[in-house]
Amino acid sequence: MQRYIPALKSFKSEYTVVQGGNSEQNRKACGNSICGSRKAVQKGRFMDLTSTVIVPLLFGSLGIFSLFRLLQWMRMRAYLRGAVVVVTGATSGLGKECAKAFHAAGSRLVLCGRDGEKLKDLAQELSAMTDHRKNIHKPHTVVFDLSDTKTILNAAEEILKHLGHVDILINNAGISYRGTIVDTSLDVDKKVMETNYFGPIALTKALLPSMIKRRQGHIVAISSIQGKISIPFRSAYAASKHATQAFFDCLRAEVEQYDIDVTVISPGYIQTNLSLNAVTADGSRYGVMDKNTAEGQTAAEVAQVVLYAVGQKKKEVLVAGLKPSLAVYLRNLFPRLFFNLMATRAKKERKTKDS
Ligand SMILES: NC(=O)C1=CN([C@@H]2O[C@H](COP(=O)(O)OP(=O)(O)OC[C@H]3O[C@@H](n4cnc5c(N)ncnc54)[C@H](OP(=O)(O)O)[C@@H]3O)[C@@H](O)[C@H]2O)C=CC1
Ligand SMILES: CCCCCCCCCCCCCCCC(=O)OCC(=O)COP(=O)(O)O
Repeated sequence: MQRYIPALKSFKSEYTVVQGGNSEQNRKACGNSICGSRKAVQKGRFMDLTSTVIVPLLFGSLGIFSLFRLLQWMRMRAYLRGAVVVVTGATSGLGKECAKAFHAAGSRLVLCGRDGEKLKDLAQELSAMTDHRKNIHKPHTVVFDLSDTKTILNAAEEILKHLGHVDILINNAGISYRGTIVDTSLDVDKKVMETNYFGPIALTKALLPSMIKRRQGHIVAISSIQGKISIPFRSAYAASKHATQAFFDCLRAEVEQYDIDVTVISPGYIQTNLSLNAVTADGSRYGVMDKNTAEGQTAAEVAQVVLYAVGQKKKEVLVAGLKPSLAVYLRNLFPRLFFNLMATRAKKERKTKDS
């Protein structure tokens, strides 16, 4: 006698046909064959589901996603190509890399800084790199000091006179600080606030009316993770970055009605001269390349994030490793724990310094 399982007609090759039938061996074989055939049914159904639903769905979604990304990329290219982009602090570090990234994207650059020679060298370097089909615009250079309001206003006037308008302002320039609050003179606090906060907001205010008039513009603030959390021995710097975050958050809300975008970027450590150039409690230059800085992200990597964030008109972006990013959440969700950690950190750092 031949046992036959109709449901498995199409999977004949995968099940056992059992001849005869009552011996223990046959029962076992029969049991195995039924079990095997159930598995085969399930497998068959799964294969059917895979070929009729899952694979087309997967390829369809992949196609839609790729198309979406392509459209995003094309929109971003169109937005950046030919746009007048002002970059402060273009002589070094992140600003210099941003200048390279936006130049490569075809933007018309205005390079700002305190050192005219360095700016001219960069403008020349970028022009020499120019693939004329991509970017025919020679960068313009403007020299001013962010801690001197008068030079900022003159610079804004010069930029508008020379280029007519500004599409994207990248407030990047800044200095950091190292010191204990008790030893730091108020002049140092003021210097850091002037450079990192009052300077950038003065430039922003000087360029804003022309953006509002055109109902077009984009303002970017390079803040820091320290605009969201405060760590010991960085009081002036962290305060200036918290103020930056607050100001540009307010600005974003106020200028949305004029179609002006505001992007705040908060990086973690970047391999630049920031720690070398930091001011200390008595106003002198710190002059040390910190381990965290040396081991940070490269400025070129962060510049690509800035380019993408601007191109995608992101409102805010955190560019940091796991620990600093977690620290931001910790500060907001478990402040007590965060404050304890910072107090321990302060004691430890003091001990290392004293020993
Ligand atoms: N490096 C890091 O770990 C991080 C940096 N950031 C932020 O990135 C931004 C860029 O710093 P970064 O590239 O790292 O540091 P750098 O020291 O390499 O560059 C700072 C830039 O700011 C300019 N600058 C400083 N003071 C003034 C001033 N008074 N007037 C005009 N320009 C000035 C400098 O110009 P000059 O050549 O004339 O000195 C330089 O171009 C800063 O806002 C910083 O806070 C944020 C998070 C982490
Ligand atoms: C559940 C686990 C949580 C783990 C969180 C531990 C918290 C540890 C504290 C980490 C502190 C990170 C500080 C990051 C600071 C930073 O990235 O600053 C960027 C800068 O602006 C650098 O400027 P600086 O002058 O300070 O070099």
